Amino acid sequence: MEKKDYQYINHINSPIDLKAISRNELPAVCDDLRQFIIDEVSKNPGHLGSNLGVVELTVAIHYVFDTPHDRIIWDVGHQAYGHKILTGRRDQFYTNRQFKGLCGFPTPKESEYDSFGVGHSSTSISAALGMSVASLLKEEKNRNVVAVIGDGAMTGGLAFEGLNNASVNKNNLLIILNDNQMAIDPVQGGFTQYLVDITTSRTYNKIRFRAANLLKKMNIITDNNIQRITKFNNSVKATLSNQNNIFEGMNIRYFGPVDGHDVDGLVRIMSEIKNFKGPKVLHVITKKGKGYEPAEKSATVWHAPGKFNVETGERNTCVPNNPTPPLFQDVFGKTLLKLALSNEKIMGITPAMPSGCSMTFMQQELPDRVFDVGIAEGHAVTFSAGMAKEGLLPFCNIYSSFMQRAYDNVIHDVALQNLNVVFCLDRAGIVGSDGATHHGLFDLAYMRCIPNMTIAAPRNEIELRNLMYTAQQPDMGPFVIRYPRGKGTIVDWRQPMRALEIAKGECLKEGEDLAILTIGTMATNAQKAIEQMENEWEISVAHYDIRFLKPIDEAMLHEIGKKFKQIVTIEDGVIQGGFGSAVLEFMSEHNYTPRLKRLGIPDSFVEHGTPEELYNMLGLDAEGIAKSITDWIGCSKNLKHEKLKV
Ligand SMILES: Cc1ncc(C[n+]2csc(CCOP(=O)(O)OP(=O)(O)O)c2C)c(N)n1
Ligand SMILES: CC(=O)[C@@H](O)[C@H](O)COP(=O)(O)O
Ligand SMILES: [Mg+2]
Repeated sequence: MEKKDYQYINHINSPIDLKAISRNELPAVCDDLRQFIIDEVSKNPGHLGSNLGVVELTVAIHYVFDTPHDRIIWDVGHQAYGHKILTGRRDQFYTNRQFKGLCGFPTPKESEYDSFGVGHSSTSISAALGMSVASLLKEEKNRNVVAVIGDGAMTGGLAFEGLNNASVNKNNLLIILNDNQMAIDPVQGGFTQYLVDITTSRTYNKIRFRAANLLKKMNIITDNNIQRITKFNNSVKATLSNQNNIFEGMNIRYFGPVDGHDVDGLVRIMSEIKNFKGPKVLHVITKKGKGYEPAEKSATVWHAPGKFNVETGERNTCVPNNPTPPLFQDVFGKTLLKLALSNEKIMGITPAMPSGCSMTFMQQELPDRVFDVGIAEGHAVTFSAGMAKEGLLPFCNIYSSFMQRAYDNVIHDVALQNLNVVFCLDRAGIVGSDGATHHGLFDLAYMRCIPNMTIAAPRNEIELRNLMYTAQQPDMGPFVIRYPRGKGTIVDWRQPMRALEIAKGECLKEGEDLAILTIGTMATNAQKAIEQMENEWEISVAHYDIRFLKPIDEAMLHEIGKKFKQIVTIEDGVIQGGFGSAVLEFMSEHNYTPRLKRLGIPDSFVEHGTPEELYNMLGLDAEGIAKSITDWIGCSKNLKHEKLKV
């Protein structure tokens, strides 16, 4: 890594001591940090816009608060690069999001400065509240707890659950609301409108603020009468402004909005309010991508831009470790639009990921039939259920790992009522650099046990289109289609679509000695492994694509159970309760007694890296599959061409 001399970001392998730097040098610290982040992310892809937007906020927080004693929880955590760089990880930062390198999100395993593990949105207030209440119960006198949450994350219901509870629990939580009017795409919903319209006048806030300090000094305001003062505040505010502030309406003191790029102003207000008792919100206004013009101009694209040229702002969208635009997503988006144009019942639902899942094609052509509901997966599912109850056909696209947030909504609001909702689980399987919080590895297991569900996984883009076409047939009930990021394999995918027979798999290759059963895109790796095995050994391998996990192709499994004594299942999902478990259960319940090996994700979390590195580590690439199988059936390397002991 070439070493530029960033005057202030030059601390080696230790946290920078910001308090040793004079306050009037903090803007220069921010300049250095901002440039360091731009330079690093230009070479090593990651999240850019959100990190540039919180540079001043990050410096001010670490200047005012005594971290790691004071706890800082970054909501989602995609904006915590500055936090990591300032807290001793400057020199490893070039490994960010890489295999065995730094995680792209705060994680306590990595540093004591990372107070809580994040990655999924809207958790910071709840977690911080828990820590603040704990601190008071443990009678820790001087521990501050701070939640930094974006306006996008605030559209998640969990954030409001935390707010609601903060207002009644004894705590001294500080919530810093980073308002940049962006999620990945523009933020949607009434709350963001509220933030825009918030009528708190600066004048009112200054008067109230100075009065509070004066009354505190005169010992008129004490902790136990603060509630009454806050209520008094609210009545004053209510008369001064034509609406009550939602936070103060819940007895959470509100400060702001303040300029989130004025580091000195941020230091001043944080220093003044940090020791105020009770929950408080500091509303800061920032610009996503601040300080780098291409990112300021196009915040969605520069949320995670891939590699780019710092001088020209030109993004490299086709270099090896920055994959070309994911093809499965293009096929989903274009097929959804095609189906919607001929079926007026089809609606598109996305919880704040229209660009990520490529619902943008339908959004542009049929804007009245696409709903970005905010970062609200549970609501997205139950909203879809309501639509389905009224005879519409929602295609609800949710990343597999984010769908975990809406599990009861699927059971209680969709499956129990057997409603026609098509769940498109994007990012299923290993996603890569986002790591453990984002891999879509649990959906086969967590969906399989729910009654009424149809669950399918396409092995390629043509299959994806046919499954989407099948799912829109009448009275299909809840239909799940799970597919990975990218994995483009078929160039001429625009074949005529056809309805597939439910619970019908496909034999891709006949064989005699061994049957390999795959689901979804694991078929590709299996096919390569079979070629390798058959070239190296005198072995005849059959390959079946099960296509439907539920209902499963029982006729096919009977045929396989009767014919084969060696069966291998392969899935890019957890082995516990997944596809292999379904086959194991079937064989046992029908008294077939094959040797059966399940290949998939073991009972542990998978960290970050490229998909190739991770599949290799897991033994799920072609070489790993071939080795696992030949070891299992007793081939030994030095006995080439030996007839297998079968
Ligand atoms: C449960 C969940 N859903 C969706 C996402 C994907 N996601 C990551 S960041 C983001 C937008 C966050 O917006 P905001 O909180 O305003 O932060 P900003 O990027 O503006 O700094 C989304 C939707 C996620 N991480 N977790
Ligand atoms: C931080 C976060 O959760 C999102 O930005 C996520 O990283 C998007 O993943 P994709 O890049 O696969 O859309
Ligand atoms: Mg935002």
